[in-house]
Amino acid sequence: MARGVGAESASLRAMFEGQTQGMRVNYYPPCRQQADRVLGLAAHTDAGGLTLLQQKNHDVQGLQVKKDGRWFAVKALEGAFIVNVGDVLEILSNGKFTSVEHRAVIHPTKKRISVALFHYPCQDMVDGPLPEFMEGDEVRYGSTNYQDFLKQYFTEKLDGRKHLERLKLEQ
Ligand SMILES: O=C(O)CCC(=O)C(=O)O
Ligand SMILES: [Fe+2]
Repeated sequence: MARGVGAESASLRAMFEGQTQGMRVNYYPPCRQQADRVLGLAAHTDAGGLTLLQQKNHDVQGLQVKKDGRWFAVKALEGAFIVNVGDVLEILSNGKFTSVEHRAVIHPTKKRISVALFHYPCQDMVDGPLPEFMEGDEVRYGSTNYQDFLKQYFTEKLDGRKHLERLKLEQ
């Protein structure tokens, strides 16, 4: 990914190599009466590096991503992974990669199960743009201690990209 945007990959790789992965299994029961009035998972971004997402019941639509202010349904292919960029990757890359805002909706009659695998960076990192991604560009994000960033992420209500936008510097 780094090479794809013309950056050296070593520093980015060093942030994630040999680090922890976390798995979350989401179970969304059907909602017979009010499926269009509830959410399975509120709009959010994932905190870490890449997320690999696999959906078990691939015939049930659930995941949506936000683009240009509109929600788009993501079609899950059987056996395929959906790969999402998380907050840490957006910040380290100085915004070259975008942490995707997403949510999950509920089906009126069918249950849905998804499995998300999160790649976390080293725990003592400073979450700020890497020099490799800033050449010829201004610094777009402030740097925070990753532990402080996580604490804030997990204590606040899920609210789209709000916590990430707050870290952006005035341009
Ligand atoms: O169920 C889904 O498709 C989305 C799951 C998700 O976004 C998450 O676990 O962070
Ligand atoms: Fe997510």
